[in-house]
Amino acid sequence: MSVKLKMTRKMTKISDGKPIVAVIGAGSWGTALARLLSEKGIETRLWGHRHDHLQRILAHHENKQYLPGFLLPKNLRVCATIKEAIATATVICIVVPSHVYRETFHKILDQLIPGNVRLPIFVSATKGIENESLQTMNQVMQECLESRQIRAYTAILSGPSFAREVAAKVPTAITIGSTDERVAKELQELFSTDYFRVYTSHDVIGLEISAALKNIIAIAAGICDGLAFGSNARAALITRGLAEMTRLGKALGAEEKTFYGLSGLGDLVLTCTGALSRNRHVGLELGKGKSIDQILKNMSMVAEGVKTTKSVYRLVRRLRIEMPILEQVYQIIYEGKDCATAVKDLLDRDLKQE
Ligand SMILES: NC(=O)C1=CN([C@@H]2O[C@H](COP(=O)(O)OP(=O)(O)OC[C@H]3O[C@@H](n4cnc5c(N)ncnc54)[C@H](O)[C@@H]3O)[C@@H](O)[C@H]2O)C=CC1
Ligand SMILES: O=C(CO)COP(=O)(O)O
Repeated sequence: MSVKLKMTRKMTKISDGKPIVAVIGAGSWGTALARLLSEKGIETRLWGHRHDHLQRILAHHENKQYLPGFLLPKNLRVCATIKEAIATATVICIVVPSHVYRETFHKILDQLIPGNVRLPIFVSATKGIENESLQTMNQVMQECLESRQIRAYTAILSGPSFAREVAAKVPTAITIGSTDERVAKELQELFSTDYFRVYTSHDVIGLEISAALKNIIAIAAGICDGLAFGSNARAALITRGLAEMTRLGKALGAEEKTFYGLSGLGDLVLTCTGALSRNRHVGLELGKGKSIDQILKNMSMVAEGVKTTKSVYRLVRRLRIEMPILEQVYQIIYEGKDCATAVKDLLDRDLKQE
């Protein structure tokens, strides 16, 4: 049951008191972020949707399914309910796959206490575009908040950051985006460590569109590698992929420079070349001739680019934007097109100016 709340946002300053963070989503990224925060000494709770999975995390002090090999600090509280996780939280970081984001966010809002003096800041670390609404996660949050007449700050975290590498504490740079500069700065402080460098940005839509679209180009790059095309093809895909990402981003109100930043070029290079990318893995297997159903059946982790391809295909039709790589990835995944034919069709297009 949803509670109708009429709350005006009090000017929360998370640095006023001790921050308390609820991480909603116990996959690889949620677990890595919760581990980073709790190791920093910040009171952190981690919620996941499967009880048996949480029980195993508690028993082993490790998320063996999604982040194996990294012990979790004793001060990280693993919570069985969203209610327990978000109680008194000053920041709620949502890290569930995009197709369950809206329902999860509603569950969080259901648990907010009416008249709460302090509303938490909601941070999305999810990369994707919803199939039904074609909205980004920040847009989903805004719509859900508005439907309940709640005014709260939202932010998004995006950039080249494989969970395993963050857990291994190798140098990583990432961006926190919020239209409110003060919120961005407070979250920058909250997440930064000596190996995790956080930049700020006000271009929330640019960060979200680049983060979602790089997953599609990573699938394309994987296909190229699966077809054993080599370095020339990969470099061309990354460059022309960035051009497509920027074209759609600008049409949706994003700033061009965001696409040359960490969330754009940075994450694009990471996922198009990194062996840890699940989206690239999907492409690799497609390129080797496996069907999308076979590939997804063998994966327990999420490859957001698969669903986002469908959303972007519909967006592009609606906005009449040219995105040839996206079109081919869509046809391969959703229409069963052969990868080699898709590459041929890409190369056979009219010649044009760069
Ligand atoms: N893994 C990574 O390196 C990074 C992931 N991301 C993004 O973070 C988001 C989450 O991905 P990962 O943590 O990698 O996931 P994952 O693939 O490691 O695990 C999937 C997670 O989704 C949860 N889940 C599935 N159905 C659910 C439901 N109905 N309700 C609630 N939770 C549900 C699973 O329990 C599990 O925690 C994605 O949008 C991804 O693109 C962003 C940056 C880095
Ligand atoms: O977004 C990511 C790293 O920044 C993770 O990419 P994959 O989802 O392709 O593994």
